[in-house]
Amino acid sequence: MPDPEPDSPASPRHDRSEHAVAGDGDDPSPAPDGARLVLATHNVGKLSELRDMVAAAAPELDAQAAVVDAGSLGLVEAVEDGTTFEANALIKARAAAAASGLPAVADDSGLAVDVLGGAPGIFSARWSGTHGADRANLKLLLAQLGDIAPEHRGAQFVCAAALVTPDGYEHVEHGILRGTLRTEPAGQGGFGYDPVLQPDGLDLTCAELTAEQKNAISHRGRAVRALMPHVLHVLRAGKPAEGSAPAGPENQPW
Ligand SMILES: O=P(O)(O)OP(=O)(O)OP(=O)(O)OC[C@H]1O[C@@H](n2cnc3c(O)ncnc32)[C@H](O)[C@@H]1O
Ligand SMILES: [Mg+2]
Repeated sequence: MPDPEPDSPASPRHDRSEHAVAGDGDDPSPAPDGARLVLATHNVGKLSELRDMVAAAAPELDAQAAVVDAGSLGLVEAVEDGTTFEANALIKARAAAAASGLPAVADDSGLAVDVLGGAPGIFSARWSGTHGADRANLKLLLAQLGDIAPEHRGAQFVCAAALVTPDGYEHVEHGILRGTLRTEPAGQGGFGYDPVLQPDGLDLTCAELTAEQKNAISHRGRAVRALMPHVLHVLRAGKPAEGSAPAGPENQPW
């Protein structure tokens, strides 16, 4: 792969120019008929993975009509001023649930590098200074680790996945994917730091895996699969049962 170039500001992955700042008083767009769940992300790479995960966990749900995303509803991007993945996931899910009136699932995630003490961590999306500049973020990270030997290049993807309903039910699950950082990017799939993280036990980077292979082992896959019973319970019951843990998959009509 050639030396990565900084992302264009007009990159479709993160076109933030269209979005107002959360809390600026804009009225939210009403959710379309049939919408049941909001995926509260503006990252198209994440969105694609989340859609696949929801569809796999709930094949009977008409995901096309029932699952909408924050961008398509015109929801503003929440200010991610939490200091943990969990806090930021909750901030995003709460904002989307309040603005749409629907249950919302958000993910906050990032790359935690051992030798950097867990950085970029919650700053992963803006490590180079520009939010969502994936290639610039990757290039900076590789330069910072230029002198680090292979045995010290351990790292992990981390994900907190949050479900928030408009009436205040909240649940968070976590997932990690451990691996080693390559010195050069490899692969065209995925997004973000995928071209440099080689999961433990594999000879490929995450960007060289199919979407299905990545989802099966990824931090996001693990967190979202753990969250899905809670999501399904909320969708089926209309709201979570008071004082009881969400039920596992049940044979109920949508
Ligand atoms: O907040 P939203 O709108 O969901 O989109 P975002 O891209 O800003 O998402 P985060 O705030 O959670 O930041 C996550 C960053 O961590 C990196 N990242 C997270 N998951 C990743 C994955 O599966 N593969 C590669 N990089 C990932 C990537 O740089 C992301 O931009
Ligand atoms: Mg973000």
